[in-house]
Amino acid sequence: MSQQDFTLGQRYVSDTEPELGLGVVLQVSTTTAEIGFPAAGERRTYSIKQAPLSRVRYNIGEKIKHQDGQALTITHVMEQSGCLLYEAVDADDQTRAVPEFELDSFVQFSKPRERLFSGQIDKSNHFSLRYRSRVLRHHSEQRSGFGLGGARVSLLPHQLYIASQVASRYAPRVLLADEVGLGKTIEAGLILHRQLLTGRAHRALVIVPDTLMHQWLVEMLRRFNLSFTLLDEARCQSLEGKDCDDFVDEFDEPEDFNPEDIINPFESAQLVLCSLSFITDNPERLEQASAADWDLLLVDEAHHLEWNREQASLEYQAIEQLARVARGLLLLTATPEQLGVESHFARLRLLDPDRYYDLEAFIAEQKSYQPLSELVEHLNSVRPEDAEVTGDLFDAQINELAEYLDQASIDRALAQAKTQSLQLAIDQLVEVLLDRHGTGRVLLRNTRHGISGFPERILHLNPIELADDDAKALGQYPLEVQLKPEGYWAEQGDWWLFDPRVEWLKSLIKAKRGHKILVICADGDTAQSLELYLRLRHGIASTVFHEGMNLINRDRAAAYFADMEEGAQVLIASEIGSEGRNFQFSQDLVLFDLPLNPDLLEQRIGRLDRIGQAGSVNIHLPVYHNAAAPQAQAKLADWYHHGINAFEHTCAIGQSAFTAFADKLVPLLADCGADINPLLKETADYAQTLNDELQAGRDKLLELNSCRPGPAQAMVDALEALDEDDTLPEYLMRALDSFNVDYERHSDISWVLHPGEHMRVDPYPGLPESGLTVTFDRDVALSRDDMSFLSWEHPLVRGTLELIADTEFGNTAVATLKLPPLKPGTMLVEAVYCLYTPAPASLQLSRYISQPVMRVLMDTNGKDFAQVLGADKLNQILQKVARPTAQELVRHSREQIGAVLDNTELAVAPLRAGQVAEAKHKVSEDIGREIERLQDLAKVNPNIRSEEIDYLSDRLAQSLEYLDNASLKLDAARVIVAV
Ligand SMILES: Nc1ncnc2c1ncn2[C@@H]1O[C@H](COP(=O)(O)OP(=O)(O)OP(=O)(O)O)[C@@H](O)[C@H]1O
Repeated sequence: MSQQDFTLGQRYVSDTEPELGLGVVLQVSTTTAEIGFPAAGERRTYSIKQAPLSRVRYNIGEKIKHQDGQALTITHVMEQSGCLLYEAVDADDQTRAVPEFELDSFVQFSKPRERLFSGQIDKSNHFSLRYRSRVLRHHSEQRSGFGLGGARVSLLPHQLYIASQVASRYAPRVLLADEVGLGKTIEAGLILHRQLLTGRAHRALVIVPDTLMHQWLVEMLRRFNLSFTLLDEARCQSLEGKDCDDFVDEFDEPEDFNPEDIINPFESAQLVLCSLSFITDNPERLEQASAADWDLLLVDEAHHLEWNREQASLEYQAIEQLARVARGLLLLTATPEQLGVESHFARLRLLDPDRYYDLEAFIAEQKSYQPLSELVEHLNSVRPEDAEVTGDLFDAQINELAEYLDQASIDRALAQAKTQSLQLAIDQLVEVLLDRHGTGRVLLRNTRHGISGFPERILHLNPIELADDDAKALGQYPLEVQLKPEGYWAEQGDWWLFDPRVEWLKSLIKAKRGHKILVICADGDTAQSLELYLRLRHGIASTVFHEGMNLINRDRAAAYFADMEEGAQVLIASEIGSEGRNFQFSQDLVLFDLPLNPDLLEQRIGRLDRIGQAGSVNIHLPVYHNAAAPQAQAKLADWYHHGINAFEHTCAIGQSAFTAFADKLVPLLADCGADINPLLKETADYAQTLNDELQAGRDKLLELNSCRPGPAQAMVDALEALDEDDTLPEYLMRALDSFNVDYERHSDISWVLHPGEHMRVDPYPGLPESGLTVTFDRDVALSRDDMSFLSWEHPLVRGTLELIADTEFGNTAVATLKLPPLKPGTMLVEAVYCLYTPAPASLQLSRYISQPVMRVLMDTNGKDFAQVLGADKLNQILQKVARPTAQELVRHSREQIGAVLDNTELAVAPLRAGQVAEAKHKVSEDIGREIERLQDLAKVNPNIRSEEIDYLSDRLAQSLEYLDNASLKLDAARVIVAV
């Protein structure tokens, strides 16, 4: 600022460090002034010539605070020896004299009016950026795909549909049961991401098998920018301070001990990840986890939660305990019936104990879906393609509908079909039917049947001739040994030297040089000895993966296998070790043995047959062959292949078929020599019937409910259009420039960002000290792990929007304008108002406010130019003004500016009522419709939880109340003078 006459006791505010509060002149020399900032406990010495300080001078009518805390209103201002003496009145109208040095120092000039009049004037382009940030943030949060588009994933309709359906619910409780490898982890991540971004959830606990901890940690960070805290015993102890030597001493004295001093490690972070065994092996940790507050509990590979009428497994009990306290629950499993229908039912009961209380009723209900599915099919078949067509439904359809819907709903649909659109009426009828009947709300399952682009699965059966003696001898062993015959060979010495499968495997690996091969066997011990032998004896680049290894070593092994240049050719994994893992870069799977469980078989094949698999999946299966004594492995392979076709296709009926035929199958397998052919025929017929039934009944309904192609594709289209839009790079460039963040543009779609030397804030949100390489292109992000995918949902972008819109950045400015119709000297004030609704984020009230940012551009006569001179157009023609000139200008025209600002407030005030009324109407319609729907549904479908309805009613009441309290606040003011 220009040179001032500093006098002891005068009050100033720092232009560059306004957060120091009100400063007071402590010492003045001929060249410098020392200013104390009592609120911050700081002192600064400035050169008198160039001090970045603004004199604080209050006017009559303004509110001030005395240092003793008393609030006052100024009635008179006098100047004595260079210092101001205010005369002011308190709330009781008592007059008091306040010398300026007695003013409260804790004043923060953050409101635009205060900042403007105390000389805190920002750059004009920062004002523009602020306005734009507010508008863009509003647009981004209003999009229906908000929270789904920012993840580093391909936009797949079936995943987006499920995620948007589930994430829009309050505290969703669902079983995500897509077939193996269709992306349940991604769906869960999308749901969590959307719930977090929209404020519906804040805290989440993810529980996974040991083997998947690291994969989840990495996937959540890499794909969703969600940073989880991984809890194991060591980490918990460290959080509790138990790893410090002094811990014991600290609590030596009983009187020192206060239970509240104990930290609950599960409360140390918002997003926590731990393994299932961690909480089942440590009851006190389970208690701590249950004592913490969770909006969402996610359990991966939930088929491990075994339950039957006699006994619930430890795993089931632990999750049951947590499921009672967590509001939302997502269970993930591709094979919900792997442990039988009882466990499946029990898991549904975890989700909704009121609905699933009777196993028998549940089993009966499962069978009754066919007529409903037929009706839905029937309606879809008469649905015209053209939305313009109106007409009647046939009597037959109306009669069928009457079985499921009340007369009022049917009449509504008939009227709509006749007057509006037959297509629309049928769409809505189908939606209501799916909504009201079936397990649709709790169980969501996409199958490969409904999704294209999956690889072919090719079975390569490799008969291995077994000597008669061995064949007969092996046939005498229990079935378990026959299916895992290394136990038999072990009796002769090192089993791998005798078992002919090993020699076969070695040859296959050599023949497939250059191809990655995943070998899965049942036991960890078998995996280890096999790998050791192949690596040490035959120089095969291999690695091993089993449940006995610690997490780090498992992840190392998986990474070594995944390394395309120098990695292992072969990974030998045990059953448990390989579950849930992503190995789709390999096209060759060796089943070293066969599990006696179709779902386990599907889990094995699913390691390769997953989204992202670019080639065909070759399944290599060695089976002992001996014509005289047919072997168990060979018979089981036949049953899987010819009985239920489980190798070459995912097999939805595998578990049911196994349950139905286990009594016949198991003795036949065990009996060396018994003929399996009649059972193959019987199983195949059964499988055919069951598949047909499922396709017509439950599975069809599930499929229709889990992905409605039209809306799902519309979501993809909208998100793709957003990806194409170049508003984000253009906006970000301006923002980064304004904050002095360094960036280099590699190309239009990828940049390298670095913290700049003179950044306005340090650290910059979402920008690591080491910098960040970013891309705006989804495809590039998908193929380049080293680049961050920048979208409106990325922490750096959201952080930038917050940094600008939630601080005083750019909330005051002065500029000049040359526009011939305006006479030089004409003054305009551009005022931006925001409809401010201080409500919890979870209510998402901004979604209902169509125009929360209002802009007025007013001259001293009260004429508003906002329409004629839009924000963008105005920004292009404004000229910047040097700060001292701007401060001078504001000082001189303070009264005039104040009066125009008052007028802008009067001009926008009536808009508040309109905005609030519109928002209240929308929120009542939106939530009211949902309440009505749920109440309707509850009459026919016990899937609806009463808390869901209560929650919505409460949410509606709260939303209306908060909207009533919404107020318009001046967000930024710019003074513009025509020249
Ligand atoms: N939308 C997507 N974009 C990119 N990759 C995806 C997408 N969906 C899934 N994938 C990839 O496909 C693989 C399978 O996904 P995911 O692990 O989520 O499947 P899953 O259904 O949980 O599998 P499993 O049944 O084995 O547990 C993973 O490698 C995942 O990263």
